Amino acid sequence: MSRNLSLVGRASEGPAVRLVEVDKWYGHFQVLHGVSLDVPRGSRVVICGPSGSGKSTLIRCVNRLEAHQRGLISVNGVELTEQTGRIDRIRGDVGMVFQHFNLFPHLTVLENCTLAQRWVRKRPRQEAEAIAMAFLERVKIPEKSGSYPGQLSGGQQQRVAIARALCMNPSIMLFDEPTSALDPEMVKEVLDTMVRLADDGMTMICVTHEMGFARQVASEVVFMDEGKIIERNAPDTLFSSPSHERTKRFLSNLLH
Ligand SMILES: Nc1ncnc2c1ncn2[C@@H]1O[C@H](COP(=O)(O)OP(=O)(O)OP(=O)(O)O)[C@@H](O)[C@H]1O
Repeated sequence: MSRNLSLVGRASEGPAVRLVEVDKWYGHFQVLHGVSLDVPRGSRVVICGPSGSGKSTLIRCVNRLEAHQRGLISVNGVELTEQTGRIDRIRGDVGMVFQHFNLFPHLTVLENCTLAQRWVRKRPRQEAEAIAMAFLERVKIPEKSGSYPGQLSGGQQQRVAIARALCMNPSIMLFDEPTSALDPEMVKEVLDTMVRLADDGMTMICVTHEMGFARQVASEVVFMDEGKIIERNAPDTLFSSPSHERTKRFLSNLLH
């Protein structure tokens, strides 16, 4: 595999992502309460929990789409602060895939996958296109490189969004409910792509309620409620014997 296509996290000391006692407010509303979490390099952490429990906010804080107000967040050993230079560096290290794909509708699939490479990574067009095609092949959709997002199914658009993120060579991938906007028949193709990424050793934090996926790839499942991490464990342990009553109720609705 060439250097540009490497998916394995870069070497540095400590966990890929660390949160220590993180608090976040939206105005007067406290959305995260003392959240602490270590995500080791190469691990796959699945975050689940009821609507409004702060799952999206937590991962949006990791790539600084949202700012936290108290506590510490570090990515690859670099603390997230107000200093823009550091934040740019972190954005480059962290890829994000959203529920609603967020592709540019007026650009082709190939252009969607080369835009940030050219403007942020300053790669020449030919190199950016070669990298984009390699990742479109990896997500099994190279034949759509000339299509516009509106001509693709939801599952295909989400696979393009994953390829687009990978083109930036992130060492960590964040997924925010990547399958929840998809028709059921398209969920599998996206989950299969994510399973392959996990098999390649990518560090992943996934907000999802796809418990089959969690069981298959997660190193740890984290259960959140009301802005707190209520409990966390290996998927089989958490699913078979949740220790908290709220986790029990949530999982029994989800798994049955
Ligand atoms: N930009 C914002 N301004 C104010 N409040 C917000 C904002 N974003 C989220 N919230 C509130 O913060 C809380 C947590 O939202 P968040 O989206 O992180 O939860 P979630 O667990 O991801 O929910 P869901 O599963 O429904 O996506 C909710 O009460 C939400 O209404």
